[in-house]
Amino acid sequence: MMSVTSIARNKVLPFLRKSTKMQSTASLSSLVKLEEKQGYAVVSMQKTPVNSLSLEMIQALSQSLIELEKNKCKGIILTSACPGIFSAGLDIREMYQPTDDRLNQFWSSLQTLWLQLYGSKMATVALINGHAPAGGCLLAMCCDSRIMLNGKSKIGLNETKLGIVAPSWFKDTFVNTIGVRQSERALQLGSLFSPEEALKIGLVDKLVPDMETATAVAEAELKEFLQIPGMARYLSKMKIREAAIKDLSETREADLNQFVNFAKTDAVQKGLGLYLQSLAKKN
Ligand SMILES: CC/C=C\C/C=C\CCC/C=C/CC(=O)SCCNC(=O)CCNC(=O)[C@H](O)C(C)(C)COP(=O)(O)OP(=O)(O)OC[C@H]1O[C@@H](n2cnc3c(N)ncnc32)[C@H](O)[C@@H]1OP(=O)(O)O
Repeated sequence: MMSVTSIARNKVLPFLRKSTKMQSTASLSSLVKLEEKQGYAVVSMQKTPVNSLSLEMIQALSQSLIELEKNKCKGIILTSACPGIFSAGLDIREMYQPTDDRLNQFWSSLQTLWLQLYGSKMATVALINGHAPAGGCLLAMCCDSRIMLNGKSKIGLNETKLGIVAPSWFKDTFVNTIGVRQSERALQLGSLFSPEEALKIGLVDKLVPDMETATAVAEAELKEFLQIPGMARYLSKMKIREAAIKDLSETREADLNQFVNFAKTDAVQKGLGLYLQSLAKKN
């Protein structure tokens, strides 16, 4: 098996682990690109046009983290290869008129990805090079540090604008990042923040003016984290995150049932249908 450190610089890593529920190697590797750098990896989401988090995309990200951790990778920069978009969040089509089996797999895979990334032993930096609504914001918040490209992009948990509710573990991640009061307000309003606003409330840590600077700043940020003794850094991170992680780990089944039942209600289905129409009308 190839290791992250043994492959040629910038070469795309294949996905090697097999699982009955997982998608094929070829389809997964087309969604996420892994590039080896010196002592860390760049994980680029490349599901055009907007990196929506479909079941396959979520599994591809999960698989990437499994491979990287197995290969003793110490840190990652999570970013996007789609111009202007970090991730549009959960693929709304997964929740609209779904089959029960697919909806179950979808949510369960998302729970797994969150547990992996939020609790990762690796140092993780999100390079948010575009819009990051809802699930896109969640992915970024799972990282240890967030660098955002300044400009017109927006970031936040906008679920209520779609008539849906961010689950408890989204809320916990938000509260751990920006605090209770800001979260309470922003969750209700479904606020999407400009990069300047996001910096002000601590949703992102640094702004960069262009991609060239962004890459350099993200690398420097990751190196700062990696200079700290790994176990001390990881256990300190867990002091903040372990309660939320324990909570979801112990209530996965109930959370899944709650999601499935909620998603299938007429009101939610109607709202999602209208939202999809409004996205399609734009074009
Ligand atoms: C009690 C509670 C218990 C349980 C909870 C239960 C359930 C709730 C939990 C659900 C949690 C959800 C979290 C989410 O992530 S929901 C998704 C939220 N995402 C959004 O609102 C983003 C929507 N998209 C946009 O705003 C724009 O697309 C964006 C700004 C990202 C990019 O704009 P741009 O102009 O560049 O592109 P568009 O032309 O809009 O889009 C291009 C095509 O992509 C399609 N698209 C966009 N976003 C999504 C998406 N999230 N899912 C699926 N498809 C998406 C869009 O329709 C266009 O398609 P085509 O028209 O080209 O076919």
